[in-house]
Amino acid sequence: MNKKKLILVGNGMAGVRAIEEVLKISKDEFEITIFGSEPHPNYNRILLSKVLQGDTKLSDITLNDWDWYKNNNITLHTGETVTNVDTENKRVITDSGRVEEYDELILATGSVPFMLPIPGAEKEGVTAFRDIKDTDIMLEASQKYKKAAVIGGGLLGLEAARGLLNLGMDVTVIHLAPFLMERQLDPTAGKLLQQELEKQGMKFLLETQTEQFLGEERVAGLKFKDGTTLDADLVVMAVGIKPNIELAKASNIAVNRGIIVNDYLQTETPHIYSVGECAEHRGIPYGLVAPLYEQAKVLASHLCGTDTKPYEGSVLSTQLKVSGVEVFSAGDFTEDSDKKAIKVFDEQDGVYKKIVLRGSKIVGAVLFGDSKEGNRLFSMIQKEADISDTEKITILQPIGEDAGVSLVASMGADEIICGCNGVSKGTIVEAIQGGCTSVDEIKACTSASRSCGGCKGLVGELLQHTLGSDFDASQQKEAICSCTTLSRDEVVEEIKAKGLKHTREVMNVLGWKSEEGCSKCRPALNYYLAMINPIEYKDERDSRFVNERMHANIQKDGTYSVVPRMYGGVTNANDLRTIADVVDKYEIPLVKLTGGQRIDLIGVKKEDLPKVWGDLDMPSGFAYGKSLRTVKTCVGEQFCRFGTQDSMGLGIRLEQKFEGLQTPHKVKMAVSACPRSCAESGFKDIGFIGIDGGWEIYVGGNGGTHVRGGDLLYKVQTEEEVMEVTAAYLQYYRETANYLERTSAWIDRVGLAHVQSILDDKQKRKELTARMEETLSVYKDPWKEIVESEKTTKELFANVVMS
Ligand SMILES: Cc1cc2nc3c(=O)[nH]c(=O)nc-3n(C[C@H](O)[C@H](O)[C@H](O)COP(=O)(O)OP(=O)(O)OC[C@H]3O[C@@H](n4cnc5c(N)ncnc54)[C@H](O)[C@@H]3O)c2cc1C
Ligand SMILES: NC(=O)c1ccc[n+]([C@@H]2O[C@H](COP(=O)([O-])OP(=O)(O)OC[C@H]3O[C@@H](n4cnc5c(N)ncnc54)[C@H](O)[C@@H]3O)[C@@H](O)[C@H]2O)c1
Ligand code: SF4
Ligand code: FES
Repeated sequence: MNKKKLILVGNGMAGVRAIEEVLKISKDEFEITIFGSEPHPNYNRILLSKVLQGDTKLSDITLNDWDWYKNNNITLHTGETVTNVDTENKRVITDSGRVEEYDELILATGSVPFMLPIPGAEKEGVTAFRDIKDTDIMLEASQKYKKAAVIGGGLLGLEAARGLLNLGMDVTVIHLAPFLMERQLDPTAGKLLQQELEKQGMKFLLETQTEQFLGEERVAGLKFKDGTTLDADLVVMAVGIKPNIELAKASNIAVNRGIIVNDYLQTETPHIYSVGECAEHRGIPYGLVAPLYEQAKVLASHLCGTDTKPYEGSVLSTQLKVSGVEVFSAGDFTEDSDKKAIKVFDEQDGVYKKIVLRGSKIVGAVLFGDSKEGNRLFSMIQKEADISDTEKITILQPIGEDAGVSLVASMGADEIICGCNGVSKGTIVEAIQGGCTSVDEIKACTSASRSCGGCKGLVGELLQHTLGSDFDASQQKEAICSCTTLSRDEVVEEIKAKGLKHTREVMNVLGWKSEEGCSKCRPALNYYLAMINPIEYKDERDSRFVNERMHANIQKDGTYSVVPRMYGGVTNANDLRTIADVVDKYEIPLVKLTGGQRIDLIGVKKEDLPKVWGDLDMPSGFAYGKSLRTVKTCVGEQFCRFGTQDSMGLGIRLEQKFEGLQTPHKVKMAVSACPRSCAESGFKDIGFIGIDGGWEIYVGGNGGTHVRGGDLLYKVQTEEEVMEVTAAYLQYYRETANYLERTSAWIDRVGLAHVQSILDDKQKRKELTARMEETLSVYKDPWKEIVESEKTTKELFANVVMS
């Protein structure tokens, strides 16, 4: 039988999902051809925000790689735009002149960003935020420029602004409405959101209309309607999107705001369908993936002739992807004479919750500061659940926590866990009972967590809850990079089992897809190999990131910064004199105190590095490394009247013991001699607080982008116990964390109780400390090693003459 020819125009999230759904029903019914204007295989557009915010790499957001198309016999034409559909002869024509016939055609051309039609919008440095190209423009601009303006305080604008802040830019959001995200929030939630984002460093100009882009070739600023101006060397326009109907219009396919479709996604032209943001269903073009994926499913069933319910429209829910901010909104949350709201507002903790009822039916909700109940409320809204008077009172209380059970445990089987993909708790439980044992396997099996990733935590909890004692946190599988399908744990196990000794050997033996590996796996393998074989493994310098290769942090202008070790933040006149002499001799332009209580010499020329290290004759402070950075201390009992312990003494001892230790990511410690915690022990990877008769040990704290207070691991009595617990804890982190996973993320993933159960086991603790001792026994100061080795100096610093 001849296969029917199915053409998809638009290689994006909705169109390719429709093809995936078709393939699930029938692998052989169609000969499939896909055209995409972008030069990439289908990628997760949603995660561009996470790429900009530094949480994900561009290389990690591919949804369907080139092999997927090949393996499914799909002909893919990337970088090729369909310019016309000849509906009479049933063929499409592309910008390269290609002509292809179809039996069935899907238009999934997505949206185009709305660009304000005001003078100067074409200037260099003005960009939308829609695709990889736009993301690259922003990433590049942040390297050279400082001031960014984002026009539009909606979901996209705020996620862009957070990303640009993370990239070190000074960011102002210009917004037309009197409060942020006015399409998703009410004024109270909008204002709370603004306050939170202001705390994070974002600036806002509300009720402000942009009238002109200033500057010559490149944008230099904005002029507003009230005559005021703002300097900006990068402007991101995020003022909404419009369905991309250009092709449909040019081909006489009926359009309104979007391409008009019925409940089976059929356009008004026979054999032509439309799905995704370009489609207008019952007057609505949707702009979030959940409804688009529902459409894709119905379309696929219809195309394959299987029974399907019609697509009848969707209720929407949204969540902002900005770390440290919990915002949720769903359904119709506006208040009018027809609807009534119940609100809870805890001003002290910044938590605001509102549900909106029509009669006794729940139709909308807004949550700020605590969105854990979002899924439950969304399910109720979708069902227009009827709630009684008693339920009204408790509806905004977290049911799970009050009853002492986890939230997932309290959810019903039909409640949705993954909003983007419409996956219920029941479906995930079935997948787990069918053999899935990790979040990644559940993703592959049910699509839950495959889009925005916001439900990953809940999926993990459900996994833990369903598997009970069979759950193994360390077994959560995620491939370490796109060069392999193996997870970190599998790679580590294989290295141990096969006795692999070099990164190339690992790649070769474990069947890496790319011979050279990539910038993600090479440093990771180098770390895992050293962690497993601390004595024999010879560090592969070329596999390291530039700062670690050079043992100094590269600066914007190509010079380096040098931070000598200063144990416990304590120094003396001799060391300060030496530093001063080095600064003079090498004309180092800036000397700066760091937050970790040390001295940073900034602006050292590359060729001066070994000479500066030699003259300083101080150990490396590893300010560049994935290793122990600093141990910050307060003055403690020797000088402070509140001190109950010797914080400086313990800090120095810890730093001397663990200096140079290679860890999956940087590790910072702090020691305070009383609960006032002047050294900020609560926000360090490991923090120690002196109490009467001992020490409290806090772990998993972080004061960076993802602020997290430390969890109390143990209270101990002696310094010896502090040293032992620290060694065992750090070694367990070294052995089980993913490379580049901070302790804060690791502890969230594996759980504090799990780590405590390992350290409580005397035998395991002993083994961990023994492996730590072995690792520490081979440490050599890298600066000294380089200075003493003419060969390494030559390799790293060609043309340097040591004198
Ligand atoms: C930064 C960002 C963050 C987002 N975050 C979220 C989120 O958290 N949650 C959420 O639900 N949604 C989010 N969205 C929206 C979500 O990404 C979109 O709803 C989704 O990608 C739409 O899918 P689509 O297939 O309709 O369109 P697209 O993904 O845009 O795909 C359309 C594709 O068709 C191509 N194309 C267009 N015309 C032609 C032609 N004539 N010939 C060939 N190819 C053509 C385009 O180049 C494009 O690649 C976000 C969007 C962005 C930009
Ligand atoms: N987390 C998420 O779910 C997420 C994240 C990013 C993007 N998206 C989706 O991507 C699409 C685009 O997002 P968006 O935020 O651009 O669209 P949007 O329409 O939701 O918001 C645009 C915002 O820009 C403001 N605005 C309009 N004109 C303006 C002007 N001249 N000056 C200043 N402000 C102006 C509007 O008041 C509005 O709040 C939407 O469909 C959105 O749902 C979703
Ligand atoms: S933490 Fe306590 S002991 Fe240390 S300096 Fe502060 S007040 Fe003094
Ligand atoms: S909620 Fe977005 S991927 Fe699950």
